[in-house]
Amino acid sequence: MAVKAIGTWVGGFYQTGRRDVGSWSSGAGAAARPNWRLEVSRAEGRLECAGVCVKPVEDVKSVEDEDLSSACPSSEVAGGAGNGGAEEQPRRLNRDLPKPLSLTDLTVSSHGSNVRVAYQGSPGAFSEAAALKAYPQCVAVPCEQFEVAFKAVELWLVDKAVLPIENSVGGSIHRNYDLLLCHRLHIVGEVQMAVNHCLMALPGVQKEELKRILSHPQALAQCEIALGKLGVIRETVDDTALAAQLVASNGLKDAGAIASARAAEIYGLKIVDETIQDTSENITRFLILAREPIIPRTDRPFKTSVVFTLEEGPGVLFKALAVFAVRSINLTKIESRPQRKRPLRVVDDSNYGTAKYFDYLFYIDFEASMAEPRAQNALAHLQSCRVLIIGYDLGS
Ligand SMILES: O=C(O)C(=O)C[C@]1(C(=O)O)C=C[C@@H](O)C=C1
Repeated sequence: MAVKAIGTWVGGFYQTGRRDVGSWSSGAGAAARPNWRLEVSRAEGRLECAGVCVKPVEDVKSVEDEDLSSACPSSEVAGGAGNGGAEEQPRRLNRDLPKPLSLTDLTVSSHGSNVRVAYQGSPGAFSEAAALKAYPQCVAVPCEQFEVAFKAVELWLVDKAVLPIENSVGGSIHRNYDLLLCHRLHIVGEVQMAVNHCLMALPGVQKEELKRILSHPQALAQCEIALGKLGVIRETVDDTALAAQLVASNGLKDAGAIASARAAEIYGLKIVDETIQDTSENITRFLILAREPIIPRTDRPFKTSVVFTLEEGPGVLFKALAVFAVRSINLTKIESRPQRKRPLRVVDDSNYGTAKYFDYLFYIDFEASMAEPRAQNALAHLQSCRVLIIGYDLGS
């Protein structure tokens, strides 16, 4: 096969096998939400990641407030019971001592209690709902940008990240495709979620009074028809919940926000229209990312993700995809992105001299586990087409 490939990256992840679609609910995990978010700052071109705590200072008890005498009874300081003929007092040695860890403390339950999950956006964002759908008892940790969520996992600040990768109306979230290659995280699962957009405004403001609408670019793209009818100015912000927060905290009477019903509740806005997305079935697929890969199995449905490049030439992509087709492996997604490090390829063209072509990375999701010989053979076949494997993720 006249195929020359430059790189392949493989990720395997468990698939539920059913159409796993849910919508926002303020589940048990909502109570565990922290009142802080991860922020990123760019200092001298470096990306810094830090947990910023905004817990009220009144919660911090000063040492002077403590009753030190009760914390350290004089009888114990002076030698304890039986000292100096005083009447024996029951000793309270266990008081205030740290409780030893038990096996239960070490167990992270299957529904995700104790798990800290990063998502991009503010509390009330759809991504927070996706994190809670993936791990209902988790502590969902808001991050300002996708990069911060990636870094937070890498730096052990959180255990997992749940990030959007594509939407049934708006298409792929290219940034996350690119970031997957810049970070050493593994795809360990996915969650799909129905996204119902609400139009909200300050209480007392009517829909007709709105001159501009704030939201995440994906949300604006998913509500194109409704926005066209309203004839408003669109303003993009980092996430849908932030849009609601900005309208509320700045008292913007001429502005509305597109966000979740949960965001309206959190930020005290009134919903002026519901389900305003272009199609009622508006589904976003989120990837679950972790530091460790999952171990591929054959007893339940698995998906595997690969990324590779191909040499210029007729039919090269056709031949690469044939390695899956001949083994009846179903492809669920194909995405191409320009190669950032090598965006152009120069080739000889006898008629017109030197020609320049854009150079692409191809991302493919297929329905098979790397524990299955047909998947191993398909990738071996892809390599024989001079596709080079640069990463290999065999899930947990
Ligand atoms: O802004 C939010 O609420 C998000 O969670 C982000 C996001 C996205 O990036 O696609 C998630 C789901 C919806 O598709 C719209 C926006």
